[in-house]
Amino acid sequence: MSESTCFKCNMCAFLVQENEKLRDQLFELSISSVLRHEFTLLDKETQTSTPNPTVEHVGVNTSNFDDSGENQNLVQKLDASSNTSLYDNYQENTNIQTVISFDNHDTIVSKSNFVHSTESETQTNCSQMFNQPYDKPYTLIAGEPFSEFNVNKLTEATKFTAIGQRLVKYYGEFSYSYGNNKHPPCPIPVEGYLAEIVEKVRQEYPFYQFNSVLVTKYADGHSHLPMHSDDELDIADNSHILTVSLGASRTVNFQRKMGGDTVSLPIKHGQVFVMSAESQNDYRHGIPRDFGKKLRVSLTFRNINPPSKNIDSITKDGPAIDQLSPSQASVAEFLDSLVLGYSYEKPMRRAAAMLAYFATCQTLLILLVKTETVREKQTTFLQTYARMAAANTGAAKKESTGAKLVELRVFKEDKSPVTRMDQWKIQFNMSKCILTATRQGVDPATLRHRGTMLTTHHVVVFTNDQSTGFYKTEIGKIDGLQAFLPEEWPRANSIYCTLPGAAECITTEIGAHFAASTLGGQKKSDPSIDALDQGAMKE
Ligand SMILES: O=C(O)CCC(=O)C(=O)O
Ligand SMILES: [Fe+2]
Repeated sequence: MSESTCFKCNMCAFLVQENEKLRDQLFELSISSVLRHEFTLLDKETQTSTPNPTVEHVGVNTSNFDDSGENQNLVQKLDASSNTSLYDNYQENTNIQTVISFDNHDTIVSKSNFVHSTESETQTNCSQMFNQPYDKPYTLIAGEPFSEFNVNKLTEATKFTAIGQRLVKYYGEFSYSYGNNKHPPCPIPVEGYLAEIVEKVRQEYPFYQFNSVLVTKYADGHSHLPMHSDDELDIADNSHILTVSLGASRTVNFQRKMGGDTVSLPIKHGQVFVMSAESQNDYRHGIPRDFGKKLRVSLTFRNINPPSKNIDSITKDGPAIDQLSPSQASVAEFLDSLVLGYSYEKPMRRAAAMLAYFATCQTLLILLVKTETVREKQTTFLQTYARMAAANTGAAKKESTGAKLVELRVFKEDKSPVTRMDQWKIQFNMSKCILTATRQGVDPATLRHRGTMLTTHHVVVFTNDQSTGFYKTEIGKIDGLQAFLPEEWPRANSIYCTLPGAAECITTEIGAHFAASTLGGQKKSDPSIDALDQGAMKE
């Protein structure tokens, strides 16, 4: 077997781009059927093509690539006669790549964008390929790569629904909601005109991950789209939103949420622009009215999260807390998957979600995010919490029900930047307030924050190996609470701090929420969350 070659090599690039369908199929294919497949290899340097190169073997590489693209260890050669699927024997999330060896040349046909991969890898790849820095509102792709498509032909074949001043049709593996609109899942067509466009997106941008396309019809210049951000929790973190524009040229306006000039992008027939999901935290975009304009259609491709991915794997009774372990990766991972969506990049959502958890779960879930994956948005956070505090005070005045308000202290009232640690302090402080109040005999049902009930009785803390003693100290300040850090707890990695004696109660409670799928389930439908977000949008 020859040395494994870099995925960037010409042959690999060719295989990835031109044999796209095959690449996808490789997941499903058994090893023997891979070997039966016909390949053509093209060496782009010499422009020589080799039809039906001998496939020497199919292998799976479980190693990581280093920066130079060289993989460090050897490919595991698989039994060519095997009828099992290539990845049957590998755990999900293992970094694996399919390797096919042709005539002394190992070609890696699957790379991070279509194999289970780390998020950051995909993010880097995609951003690099689109040349989309995180702090820029958009990237316009060169040329008019989709000019061959006809806007009339597409609209004729599409059944739209009116939303505001425009018409939309959503196709996607999972549902996608924004504002008051919920689009149920609808398979992306595999035949017909739209399918041709989708296929071209796959071919042009093989590294790009998407599982939905929203077709928006702007019948004329009256039809417009108000300024907004595609910052829904449904959209996968670190993903990209790719827009293909067909028909009349229009202007896309981008504006920084924190203020600043509007940047206008004139977008023409056949052109493509890309926005990172991350940029949605900083920017809004919209299509203003443009009288006299004729029909335009945009196709926005997104990577939409599956709904509560692991819900089925959670036992209905709820696992006993002391049965959780990292290797089981069940409950802890499930909670992670819920809460990671409210990373520091989505401060409003996160703040709102915290409140939603108080309200709906009666369980405060504190997720200690990996510090290297979050970026601080100090100013936004400051505003978020200031707004929450203001709302809190306002609610206290207006509240006519006689409900007693527990003060939610906001740190940094001197307007100095809020640090990540401060965020946790705020959270711990909130839980402390609630616990203290309930212990003093305050009826939990009367604890409110802006109309949201704060009936928290339990604290569950999930940590990861980035966690420090800080959390323990802070938890320790909450009377009657115990905390364990990874090194002190035989189960490492997944740590729970509970009110003494309350573990059972927590387990039951979490279990009930799992069973009813209500854990975090209210995060989008709670009007108070939308109100919080609206408040953020107006500034
Ligand atoms: O029509 C466009 O170019 C933009 C569409 C858009 O922003 C959206 O669907 O969220
Ligand atoms: Fe948008």
